[in-house]
Amino acid sequence: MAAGAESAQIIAQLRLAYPGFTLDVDLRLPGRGVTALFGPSGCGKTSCLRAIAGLVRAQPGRVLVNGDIWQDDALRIWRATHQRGLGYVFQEASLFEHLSVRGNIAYGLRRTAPARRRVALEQAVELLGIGPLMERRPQALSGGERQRVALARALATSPRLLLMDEPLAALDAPRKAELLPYLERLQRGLDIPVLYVSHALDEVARLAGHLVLLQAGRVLAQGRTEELLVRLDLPLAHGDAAATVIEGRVLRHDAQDHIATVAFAGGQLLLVSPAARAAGAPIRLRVQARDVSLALAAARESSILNILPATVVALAQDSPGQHMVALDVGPTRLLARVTQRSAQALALAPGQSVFAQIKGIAVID
Ligand SMILES: Nc1ncnc2c1ncn2[C@@H]1O[C@H](COP(=O)(O)OP(=O)(O)OP(=O)(O)O)[C@@H](O)[C@H]1O
Repeated sequence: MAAGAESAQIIAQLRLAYPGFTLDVDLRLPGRGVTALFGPSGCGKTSCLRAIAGLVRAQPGRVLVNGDIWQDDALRIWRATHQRGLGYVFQEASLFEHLSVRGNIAYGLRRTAPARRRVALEQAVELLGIGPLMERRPQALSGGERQRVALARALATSPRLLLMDEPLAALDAPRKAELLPYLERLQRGLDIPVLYVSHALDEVARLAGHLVLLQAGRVLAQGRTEELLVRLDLPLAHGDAAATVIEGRVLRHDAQDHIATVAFAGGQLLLVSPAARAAGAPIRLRVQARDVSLALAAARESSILNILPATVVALAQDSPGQHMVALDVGPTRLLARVTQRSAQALALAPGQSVFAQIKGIAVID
């Protein structure tokens, strides 16, 4: 591959051998946006981050971040962690307890030479909404607030790459919900690539444009999140959490009954939206497979707002008694989970025309 193409990518060719476990991956990731490393416990997600950070040495290994060589055994290049210009945020925020929030963030800033600073203190504080917390000590912060401060401190070092290892895992559901919008803002507001380790599919679908699926130290698949989520040959498209992400634009918002009409590549969707939405605004939606049912004729009198003509692409066994069906709604792939009995009663088969009845749609952002 040409050096030019490699200069806008994150490349991590890593081999690590522990007793009973070998990590062997060749990652080619976009040089911007959020990439999630996803997979079951023990599949090697944290080991990848640690090898990219230089906390452990992959042998052999090659790590390139947007043209910077962090490790290249063939060229005998090895940069120590502190020379890599990376930010690392863990499950539990490790803040300096004797310093105020301001002191913690200023510490990150001081570690960065002025010429290399790409993130101003004010910008990190603003993006993470921690202005009101600046004079507090870490002991006086909630778990979610601590994580926001840890993130701001990492950002203040203007990293070339931000590594996040399950940053939401130690938080309860309300705190998680509180922090997620900040992570989304970071993704949009800063040009720092992020590698994000998670085993929560809903988080990944929400935050990551790109996805690496790991299994037992190997890459099972890597690619655009939307595409991987709907591949029936991958575990992501099975089980309760299976879902489709749809990108669209708001066409109009009906203030009377709080319904937004969204145009997407396969047609239009209606969704309840208490907040007014500006026409033309981009919107990302998540449709869970369990919220999509199928019919051979369009129900005329139904409480379901979204009934779309679709074509069955493929079927696969899901859990016992359940089938996962991949559908095309125009160029948009959708998943529907139906019982095996229904699949047989409707004689579902690839190529068949059906109507997808969508019972629930969540707005991602
Ligand atoms: N320093 C080490 N020495 C020996 N084995 C290790 C070491 N670090 C990790 N391992 C093993 O490597 C495997 C992968 O661990 P890793 O922490 O990368 O997985 P993970 O996908 O991040 O898991 P989790 O989601 O549970 O955090 C595990 O079997 C683990 O026990």
